[in-house]
Amino acid sequence: MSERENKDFRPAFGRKFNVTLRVLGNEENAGEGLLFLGNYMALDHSRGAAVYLDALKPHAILICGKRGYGKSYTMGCILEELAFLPEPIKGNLGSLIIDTMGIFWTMRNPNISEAVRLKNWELTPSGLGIEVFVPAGKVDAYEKRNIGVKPFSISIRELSGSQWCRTLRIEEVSPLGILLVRTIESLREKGDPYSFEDVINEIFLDSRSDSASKGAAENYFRAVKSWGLFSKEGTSISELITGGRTTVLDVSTLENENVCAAAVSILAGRLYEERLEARRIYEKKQMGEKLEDKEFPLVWLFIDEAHIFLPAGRESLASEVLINRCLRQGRQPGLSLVLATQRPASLHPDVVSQSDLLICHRLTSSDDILALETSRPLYMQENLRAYLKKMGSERGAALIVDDHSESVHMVRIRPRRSWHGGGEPNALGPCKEGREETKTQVPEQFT
Ligand SMILES: Nc1ncnc2c1ncn2[C@@H]1O[C@H](COP(=O)(O)OP(=O)(O)OP(=O)(O)O)[C@@H](O)[C@H]1O
Repeated sequence: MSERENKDFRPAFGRKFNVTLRVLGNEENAGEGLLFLGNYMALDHSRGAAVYLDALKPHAILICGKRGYGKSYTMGCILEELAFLPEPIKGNLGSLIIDTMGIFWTMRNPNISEAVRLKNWELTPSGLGIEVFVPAGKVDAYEKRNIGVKPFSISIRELSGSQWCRTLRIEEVSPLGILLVRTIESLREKGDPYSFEDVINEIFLDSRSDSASKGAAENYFRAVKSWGLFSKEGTSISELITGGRTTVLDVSTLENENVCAAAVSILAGRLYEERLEARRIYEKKQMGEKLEDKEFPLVWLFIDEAHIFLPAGRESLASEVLINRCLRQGRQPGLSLVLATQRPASLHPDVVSQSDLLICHRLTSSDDILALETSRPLYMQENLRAYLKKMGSERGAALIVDDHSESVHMVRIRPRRSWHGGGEPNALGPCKEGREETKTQVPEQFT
């Protein structure tokens, strides 16, 4: 954490300028590329100085907390701050959120429901110019609801025979599994893209399988086609990620968790490879080579409900890529990962130990607290339970453990500038201005 005079930056609150600038995540940050997270929260819950997160370097951030205490809200704040960064820093960064709940498209709209609170924080409601992608087969359903979206698909050839078996929960050594692996591997060997029709034709050309297996394989691939997620060519990664842009990939229509995990695995793997290549180009340019190649931006990949993709005690289709490439090696190519979960106990333990920043909202389950405490850094002077008790039950309050400065901070996350789509619906009907404020249970004197 770097501490400098805060004169030139956003006031912490109530126009106090004479406090120090706090940047979590990068000791050397001299005051550029700052994401405004909120304010320090003192033990009496009064407001302290502004807290910033560094956006110049890649980070692995874990956001956790029990249901309804601010995980997706905080994710949204970080996405907003990345989108509001000044050029040229913003142009070098591309954000992508894997939206499992279908709640982030609302960020296009300004958060007028919390306008009063925002004013108290000297902020204004503001929507973001986001792009929302949905599985290609579901575009019409969104358009009917007047939600502007773009089609997204993955090329069928991205998945190996064995990955198809795992996605479809088929035993690889069963007659059906053997047929699938043989079919897909034979198509992949040819090297060209192939369609669903090509897969089905290839299945029926197989001379070593019985007709029942062939019929079952055909049915499976017809079902896959109906998900609308796979196509012959697939969406190019540069269409999805561009410097200076926030992209939402809404996968909430995919009912099968394995399919979501397969999609995340392919995307994360491609992002990692693109960044490795961009890093090579960057190094060559640094060494004086004149290259025309456009650099792929530094990526911030956000994943909500991370326990689906990185479960504890078993491997999902995305575990290997997310842990070994993004979490362990993502720093070098410039791939940041922001993961959120309700259940740290259900999350792969490497996520806690490999994250350089932990943002912990209210947690009450012993299992979850224990899961975090097991990887508790030695510099925490008290146990996590004691810190969480001090933090209390305020929504949006968070404990931030920063591995860079080896410090722990109690923070009140700032209100959202863009519309938050993840709150609970209210039986009284759609939100009117002011209701959100009462729901957050923030004592009046601190709003
Ligand atoms: N920083 C904050 N300031 C004010 N209110 C907040 C803040 N964070 C969260 N809230 C309130 O809490 C509600 C729930 O937050 P959020 O939707 O982020 O929950 P969540 O932890 O993601 O829950 P779930 O696990 O069910 O998805 C929000 O709708 C908002 O009203």
